[in-house]
Amino acid sequence: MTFQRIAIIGLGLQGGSIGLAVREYLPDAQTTGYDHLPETRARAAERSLVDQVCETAAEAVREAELVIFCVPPSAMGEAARACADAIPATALVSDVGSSKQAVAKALGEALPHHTIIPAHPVAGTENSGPDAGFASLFQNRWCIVTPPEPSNLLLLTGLVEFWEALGANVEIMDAQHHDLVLAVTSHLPHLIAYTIVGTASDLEAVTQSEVIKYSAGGFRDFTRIAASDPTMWRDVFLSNKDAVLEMLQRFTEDLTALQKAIRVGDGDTLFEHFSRTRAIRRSIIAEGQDDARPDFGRSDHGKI
Ligand SMILES: NC(=O)c1ccc[n+]([C@@H]2O[C@H](COP(=O)([O-])OP(=O)(O)OC[C@H]3O[C@@H](n4cnc5c(N)ncnc54)[C@H](O)[C@@H]3O)[C@@H](O)[C@H]2O)c1
Ligand SMILES: O=C(O)C(=O)C[C@]1(C(=O)O)C=C[C@@H](O)C=C1
Repeated sequence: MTFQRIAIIGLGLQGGSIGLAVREYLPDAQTTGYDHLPETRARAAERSLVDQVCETAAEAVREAELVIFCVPPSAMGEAARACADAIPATALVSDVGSSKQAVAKALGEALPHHTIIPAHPVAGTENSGPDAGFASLFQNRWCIVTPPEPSNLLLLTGLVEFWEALGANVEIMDAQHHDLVLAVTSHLPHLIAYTIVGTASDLEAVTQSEVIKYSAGGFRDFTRIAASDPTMWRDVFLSNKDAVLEMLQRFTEDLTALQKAIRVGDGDTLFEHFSRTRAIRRSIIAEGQDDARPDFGRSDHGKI
């Protein structure tokens, strides 16, 4: 099935990008949108992120066939409760949250009588808010859909086709597995970036101005990631706590092994490790999975 009326709750980077992408790639569909911040609603209207910016969430969802919650993980339950009575019984409810088990639970509790199929576009930038969105964000990026068992096949197919129309490659995955995989590929890298940028600026022997001045190299890539939205990332770590702590434990053990290799002058271990990681990077590029994002909406090309 093709969704013709799509409601987007939360008009920041994700919600705005979905609205713009629908206009570009699904021009026959109608979009409505709501954000709890009046200034964001005003900016969303100026940028025409959706066809109609509504004054209440209930108004936005009233005629929707697909409702997508694009708010921070901790706000999912509250945002869903605010419009629960207005969402048509036949509508499919989805979201774009970066962690899946906790968000699915929150949405399920808020909307016990609706069909919910969570999703996570693995596509983003360090920018947030109504000015951050752009239509090509999802082009050639993964979107992981985590349907509960059992799921309505017609609605699941509709959601997969929706994300494919926006340019994403869709993968179906169990929510628990999603949270484990993303803990290591997305959440841990952000924690490392937040840590290293904080550590560098805390060092008494290195001044703040030196950190800025000499951040043209590898450190600059970390500063891009460490500029990501504090609310969202606080929520990601708290909502995917178990998987992140497990991956952090593994990371700490591996870091300690490299620390020891440096201390004892074990060059072979260092060389082997760096060769292995270089091959991983090169295989990502060879598979065409590198970044398809345009300059627009980004402060630089740094990636880790
Ligand atoms: N930023 C990324 O790289 C990225 C990538 C994939 C998925 N996500 C997920 O997408 C979701 C949104 O992230 P984003 O980057 O678009 O954040 P954002 O800050 O750009 O946008 C979130 C918007 O939600 C609004 N909002 C908050 N609470 C609300 C409520 N109760 N009702 C209505 N609106 C509310 C905020 O005002 C804001 O405009 C998060 O769950 C995040 O985990 C983010
Ligand atoms: O490239 C970035 O700026 C991102 O952080 C995007 C990124 C990621 O880690 O890959 C961040 C969070 C998501 O939920 C999905 C994508």
